[in-house]
Amino acid sequence: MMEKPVIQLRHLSTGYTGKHSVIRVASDINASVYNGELTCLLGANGAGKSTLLRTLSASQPPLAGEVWIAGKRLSDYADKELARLIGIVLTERCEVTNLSVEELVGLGRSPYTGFWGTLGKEDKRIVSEAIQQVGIAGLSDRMIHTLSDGERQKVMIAKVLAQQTPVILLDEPTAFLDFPSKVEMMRLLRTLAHGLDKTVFLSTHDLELALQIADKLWLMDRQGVVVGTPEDLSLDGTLETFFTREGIAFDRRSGLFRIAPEYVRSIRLTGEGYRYDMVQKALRRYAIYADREVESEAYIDAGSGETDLFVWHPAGREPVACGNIETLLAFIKEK
Ligand SMILES: Nc1ncnc2c1ncn2[C@@H]1O[C@H](COP(=O)(O)OP(=O)(O)OP(=O)(O)O)[C@@H](O)[C@H]1O
Repeated sequence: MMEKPVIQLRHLSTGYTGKHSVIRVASDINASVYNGELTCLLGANGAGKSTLLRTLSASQPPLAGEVWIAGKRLSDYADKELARLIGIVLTERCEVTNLSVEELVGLGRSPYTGFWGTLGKEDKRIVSEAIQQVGIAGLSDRMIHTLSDGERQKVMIAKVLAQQTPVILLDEPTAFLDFPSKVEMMRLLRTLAHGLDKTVFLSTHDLELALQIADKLWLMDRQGVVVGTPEDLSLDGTLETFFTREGIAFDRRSGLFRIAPEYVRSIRLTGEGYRYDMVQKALRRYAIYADREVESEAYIDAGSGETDLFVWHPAGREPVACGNIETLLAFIKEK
């Protein structure tokens, strides 16, 4: 069954109106975002991701066209209604000082309590749950201005969770996070979409993560937007053309990108499993193609589970046993 789109962009053009000119960033976008899905917006620096997110959250007006949310024009919503419909985390550094983490996340409840409203018992429970969910329970009493960038980012996301809106828009929510936190955050956002049927739309430069976790990708450039599942966009070649540059190669088997090697040498590699793969990976970094299919007199034995030695067999000389890949590399590069 096809879901109904929650957000619809109809002939949407985004950009900025200056005193004497109009700067058009994106033109005539027609696309939809669905509930129950995590949608990731990808595109180069300056492609217009933040501009689009600000337009979708009514923080800036479209240059032309319309945004429809939950069956109604965005421009027809009253501010109060919007605050219960859309939660947004933008990248602008928040300037609040003199607020604790708990108080700032508590502001997420303001659509329900009034801005200076006191939090009831249920509000407090929701706030503390949001703080738990982003993994910063230990920071509840800390003042915002004493936090690291990543910690502050988590607080802003907790605030939007506490707002409990059906639509959540986030501009680069993973930007300042360490790798495990990036993965955690993406998984949390996906859980909100899949488990609570929310509409989650975020921009990111974490391509590898987005390719693995997003239900839908939006690929944005000056030509417009292409939308699809990561796998469909792999199969039809869109991903490959969108991201492949000199030095970046698309691996069709995994549907992921890697640094493209330019091999200058090849060596036969024997052995098995994880050890074989790791030797192959290390040599790729030195532009050496190593594989069991290569026909060369010199060869490397990566061993198997039973041995913990890597043996380098140079052509016409005695073999050298190495305890780790670092030592092995030293011998091979020596040649
Ligand atoms: N206030 C503004 N007035 C005029 N032009 C702007 C304004 N803000 C951004 N732009 C321009 O609009 C274009 C899109 O910017 P935007 O911030 O949306 O890109 P982005 O895809 O989010 O980039 P990044 O990945 O670097 O964050 C850029 O060329 C930028 O210079």
